[in-house]
Amino acid sequence: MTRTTTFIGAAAALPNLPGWNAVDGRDAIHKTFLFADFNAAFGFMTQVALLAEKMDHHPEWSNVYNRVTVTLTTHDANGITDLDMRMAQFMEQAALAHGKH
Ligand SMILES: C[C@H](O)[C@H](O)[C@H]1CNC2=NC(N)=NC(=O)C2=N1
Repeated sequence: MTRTTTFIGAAAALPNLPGWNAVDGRDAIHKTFLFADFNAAFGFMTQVALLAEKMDHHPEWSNVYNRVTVTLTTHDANGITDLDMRMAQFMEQAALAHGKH
């Protein structure tokens, strides 16, 4: 699929994303979100999943009870693009709405 994205790169993106870190060995960003319990964590994931489908842009993530670990990158671009920035910012809002710790 062809789509218009703007390459940003992790180094340029991270100053605008508090709590996110660079990933070793690839142009990607990472964050661990902690919630009160599984319900809150899965509610967060559900909200993000709906956006991911709408954007056709999907996080690499995993969940253990109240913890959701996320890596974002744009596979088609081999690095961080505007799609990852939008996804990360949405995740921040969604995490607040689901009472992240
Ligand atoms: C065919 C499909 O549109 C692509 O594979 C999409 C799906 N979701 C995606 N998600 C992410 N994170 N990066 C991509 O390059 C990507 N590409």
